[in-house]
Amino acid sequence: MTPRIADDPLDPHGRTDEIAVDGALRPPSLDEFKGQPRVAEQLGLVLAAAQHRNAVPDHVLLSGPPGLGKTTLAMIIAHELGAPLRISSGPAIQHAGDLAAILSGLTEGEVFFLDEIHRMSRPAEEMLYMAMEDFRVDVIVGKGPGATEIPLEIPPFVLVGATTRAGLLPGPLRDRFGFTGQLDYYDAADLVGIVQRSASLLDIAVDRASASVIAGRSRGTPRIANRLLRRVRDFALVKASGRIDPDVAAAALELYEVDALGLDRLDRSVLEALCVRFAGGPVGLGTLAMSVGEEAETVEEVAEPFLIRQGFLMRTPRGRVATQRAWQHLGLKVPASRADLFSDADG
Ligand SMILES: Nc1ncnc2c1ncn2[C@@H]1O[C@H](COP(=O)(O)OP(=O)(O)OP(=O)(O)O)[C@@H](O)[C@H]1O
Repeated sequence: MTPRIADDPLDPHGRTDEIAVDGALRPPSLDEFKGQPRVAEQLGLVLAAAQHRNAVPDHVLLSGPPGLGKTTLAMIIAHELGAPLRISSGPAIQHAGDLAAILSGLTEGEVFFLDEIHRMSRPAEEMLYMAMEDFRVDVIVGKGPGATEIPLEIPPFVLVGATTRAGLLPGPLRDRFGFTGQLDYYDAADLVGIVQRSASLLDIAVDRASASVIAGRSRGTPRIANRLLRRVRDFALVKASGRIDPDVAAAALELYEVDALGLDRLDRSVLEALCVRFAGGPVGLGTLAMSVGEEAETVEEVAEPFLIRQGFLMRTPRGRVATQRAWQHLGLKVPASRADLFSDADG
C-alpha cells in the first residue's frame, strides 16, 4: 500500500465507497487521461510503436506522489494494448518465490503492474532484473549444498512499475525500464475538468465555479478532487437541498478541514509542529513525524511534497525548515529570530 492519503479523516466510514467509485471514475484510455500531456504523449508513442512492430513494448516506470494516476495509467496501458492486466505490489512480494510464481503465470504480452516497486525485497528485485531483460528466472530448488537452480522461461510481458520514490530504486532496476513517466501535480484548470467529468459520471450537478472551488483545494491530485467532490455532494444533500454552488462547496470543505489552499489536517499539523514546537526547525523527519503521530513515510511522501511545492517547507541537510509563508498561512507572527533570516531570502 502506498502511504495513507493525508485526508483519510474525510472518509470516516472507510474506503469502500471510495474504492468502488474510484474504479468507475478512472479514465479508460489515453485520450481521456487529461492533465499529464507530456507523459500521455510519450507513453502513447511507446505503445503505438510497439503495436506497429507487433512487439511487446518496453517496460514502463511511473513515478510521482500518490493519487496522480499511476494505477490508472497501468490499466490504460493494458486497455490500449488489448492485453490482460496482473496487479501486485512490492510489499506483497517478500520472497523471490512469490515473484517467480506470479511471473510464471503470466501470458504473452500481459501487463504486470507492480505498485510500490521500491518496497520489494532484495532477492525478488534481483530476480526481476533477469526477468525484465531475458524473460527468464532461475528458481532455486532445495536447500544447502544440494540446492539447484532451475531456469524458467517466462513469456514476454510488460512490467509497469509504480513508485512514489523513484530515487530509492537501485540503478540496475531503473535502467531496465525503457520508458519512465514522471507524473506531477495537476494544474487547477485540468483538475476542474476532472471534477466536472467525475461529477457527470456520478450524476452530480456542479457548475464550473463550484468545480473550481473543489479543484483549488485538491492539492493538485485527482484522487483528492474526486473525494472532495463526494464530500461536497454529501454536504449539499444534507444542508443545501442538494444544490451545489461555490459557497456550498467552500462551506463543505471548511467543515472537512480542507483550507483554501488545500492543506488538510495532516499538512497543518506538520506546519504547526514545525513552526511552533520546533521554532521553525531545522528538525529531523522522524522527530517531526512522531510529533504529529504519523509514520515518517506518510509525512515524507504525502504531506511534504505538497508543502514544499507550496513554499511552506524546505528540506535542508540539517532537517526540515519552515519558510516565512508557513507562519503567515497559519496566521502566526514570524518570530523575531526568524524575521531577520527571511528579510531578504524569503520575501
Ligand atoms: N488524469 C486523470 N483524469 C481523471 N481522473 C484521474 C486521473 N488520474 C487519476 N484519476 C483519478 O484519481 C484516482 C487515483 O488515481 P490512481 O489510483 O491511478 O493513482 P495512483 O497514482 O496509482 O495512486 P497510488 O500511488 O496511491 O496508488 C483514480 O480513481 C482516478 O479516478
